[in-house]
Amino acid sequence: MSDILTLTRPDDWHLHLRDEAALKSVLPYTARQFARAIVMPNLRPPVTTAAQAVAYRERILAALPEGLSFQPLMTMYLTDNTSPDEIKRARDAGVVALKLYPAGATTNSDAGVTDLRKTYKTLEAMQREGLLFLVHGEVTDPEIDIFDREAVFVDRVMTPLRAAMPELKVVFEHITTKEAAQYVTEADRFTAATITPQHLLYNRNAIFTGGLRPHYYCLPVLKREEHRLALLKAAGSGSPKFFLGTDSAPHAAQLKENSVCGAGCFTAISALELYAEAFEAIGALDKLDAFAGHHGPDFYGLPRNTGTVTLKREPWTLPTAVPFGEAQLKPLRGGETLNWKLIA
Ligand SMILES: NC(=O)N[C@@H](CC(=O)O)C(=O)O
Ligand SMILES: [Zn+2]
Ligand SMILES: [Zn+2]
Repeated sequence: MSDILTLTRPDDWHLHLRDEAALKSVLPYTARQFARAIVMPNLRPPVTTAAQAVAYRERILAALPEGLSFQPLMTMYLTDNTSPDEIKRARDAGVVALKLYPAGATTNSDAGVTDLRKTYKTLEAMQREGLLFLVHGEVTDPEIDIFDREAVFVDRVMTPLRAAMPELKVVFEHITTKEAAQYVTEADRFTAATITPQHLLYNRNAIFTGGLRPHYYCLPVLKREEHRLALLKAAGSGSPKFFLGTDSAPHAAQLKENSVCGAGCFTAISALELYAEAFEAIGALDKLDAFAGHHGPDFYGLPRNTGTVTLKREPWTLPTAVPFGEAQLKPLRGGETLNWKLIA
């Protein structure tokens, strides 16, 4: 068993960077691990126009510490009113994708889409202009049990969407169930999925171990063990349809440890280490390089990065908290020991 793991410099295909002081606090962690990241647009207010995406990209680059190189790949938040003309402006501005937040599904999704059929003209424009469609794949119907919302989304939304827009590149973001993994495995080459480290490492028991653990609460919520095993199998299969997307989603500790806890796990500080642990557990460390560094750019039609990063088998303890603007941020697994360490 090797103690050194050298990977193609990877990218994070699903990331929340927030804005202002919070952005300044979290960006260096990602820039240390990843060359590029798909930056989610769920700010308050959301990034809904090409002009806002360009302005946000400039704020991100201005927040980047000297000596770190990092390229933010910008997305826009799809609303019922996003026009086909805005898609042309987005393409010209270098925006790579639009994001579907079903209204009310997750953090800052109030302005999200109420009925996907209202956006079909815009989705057609995206298909024409070569922009990708990234979906938070959960229905918001309150009748549907929270643990079933992703599986129901596959039938109610994904299947009709794929039939209506067959050549639109769709990324099923942060998949959490065997149903989603199976759907993507069987889909054609226009469909792919990201998988987070927490959904590879934990099942829903983690939220309730010895008490309620808010730092393990994210959306879509952790599922049963059989789903975790299906995700591990998909990630470790070598299939080019599955790639790395941390969904690192920082929330101030006082808002996580609150009567109403915001959804999101902060993993940017140890993302590659967590993925290495998950892949090693199923004997698939040899598949991590392509999952983290090849499948994402290939699907997006972007060049793979040159250069490498190195992980070493060396125990280290994650800090329990790090600064987050004026507040504090508690990483997933804070205070615990990890066996892999990013050294260069
Ligand atoms: N994943 C999460 O639990 N939260 C994300 C939103 C999202 O990706 O759904 C956030 O912005 O905090
Ligand atoms: Zn989401
Ligand atoms: Zn997310």
